[in-house]
Amino acid sequence: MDIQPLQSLLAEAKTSLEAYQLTQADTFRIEAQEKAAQLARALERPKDAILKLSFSPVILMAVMTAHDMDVFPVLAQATLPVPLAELAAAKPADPLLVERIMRVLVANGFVEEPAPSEYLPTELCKEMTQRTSIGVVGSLFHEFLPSVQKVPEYLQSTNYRNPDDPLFAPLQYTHNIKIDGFTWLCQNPEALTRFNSFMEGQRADRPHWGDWFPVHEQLLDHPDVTAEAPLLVDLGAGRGHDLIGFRKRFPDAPGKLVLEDLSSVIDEVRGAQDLETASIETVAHDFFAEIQPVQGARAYYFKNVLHDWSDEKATIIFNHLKPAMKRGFSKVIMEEYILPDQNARSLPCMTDIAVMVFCSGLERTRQRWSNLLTSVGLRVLKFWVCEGDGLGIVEAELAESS
Ligand SMILES: C[S@@+](CC[C@H](N)C(=O)[O-])C[C@H]1O[C@@H](n2cnc3c(N)ncnc32)[C@H](O)[C@@H]1O
Repeated sequence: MDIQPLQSLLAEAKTSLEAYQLTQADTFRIEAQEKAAQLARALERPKDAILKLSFSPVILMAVMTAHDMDVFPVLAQATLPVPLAELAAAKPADPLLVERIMRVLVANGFVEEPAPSEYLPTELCKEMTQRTSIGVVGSLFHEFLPSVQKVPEYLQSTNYRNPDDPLFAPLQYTHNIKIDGFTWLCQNPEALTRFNSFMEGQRADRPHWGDWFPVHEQLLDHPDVTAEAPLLVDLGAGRGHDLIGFRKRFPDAPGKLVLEDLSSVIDEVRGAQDLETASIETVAHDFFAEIQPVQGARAYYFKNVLHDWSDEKATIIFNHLKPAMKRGFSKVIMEEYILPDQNARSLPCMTDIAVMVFCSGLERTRQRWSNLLTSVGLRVLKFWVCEGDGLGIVEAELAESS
């Protein structure tokens, strides 16, 4: 193994780390992490890398099982090492089985083992006691993984056509169903709860758009923004976490905040979230079936929604939205990944495949966003990019001639 390139990667990681220490800018933390990952990859023998990759579903299974056996809440409290017998008693479960699962967790940084069969929590272990992270693991494991496994077979059956039909994505192929993924979730209350927690949690530690998008300049500072008028309508809002975050950051912003989603999601949200305190109204709205009921809002906000749908389906969503928009005033704000033309990072790429599996959706580059919006009579005002590795914002309005 040639050590010199490894030394260079190490030096680059160190430089990024020092820059992060100085500036606290997330970009440098990510850079340091990527260099460290490249270094770890370069140190690994290719055969071992392939072997570990092929075994990696086992890690997710072990985390899921440990959650089911209540290992994480018991351990997360501990300040002294917890013996195996105590962990096994939580369920109770067979101590030998728990020991085997714990080995996988220790080897993957979820737990420390300071003495044989005694365990201490790490940050990952504590994270696995959070409702939202439990939702991420649970939803991906139960609702996505079975269909991910079927993708090669599904694609073979379609002669490798890019999936664009939400009624025939790998999910439908796997479960032999004829309904779209969201309707399927609505018929499975446990899956819906897991999915909504997944949505709430998947980017919970990333900046809220209100922290980096110039909300005052782009939205609030306009004479037609008034207390009586709708300010922000969140379409496909899920649990409403983005609206609640908006209200926290702009408590005096005039105008109504409206949460829209399918009616069964609205019912689930009412049980899970305190929307009244944040003065958020709820409206059941199916954006494929009806014209947007809230007229003339300053902004119609979509987060992680349009990536669920092909251009053909997104066109229907926009055609149902446009009649409600006030020309020269209403904006469409889409918080989504804006894929770079080259060297996209791992998380956006995996999300791209996850939406393909679930609903034949796709993440889009700037060019694809522009093509889509132009084709439906909208005009891109600006692509906004957040510092770090999170979502961007596509800001658009009605085009002159539409
Ligand atoms: C990927 S989730 C995004 C949720 C939320 N915006 C977020 O980022 O956390 C997509 C949302 O679109 C909603 N949705 C799906 N089909 C819909 C439809 N036909 N009309 C309205 N909402 C729909 C789903 O119920 C779900 O809450």
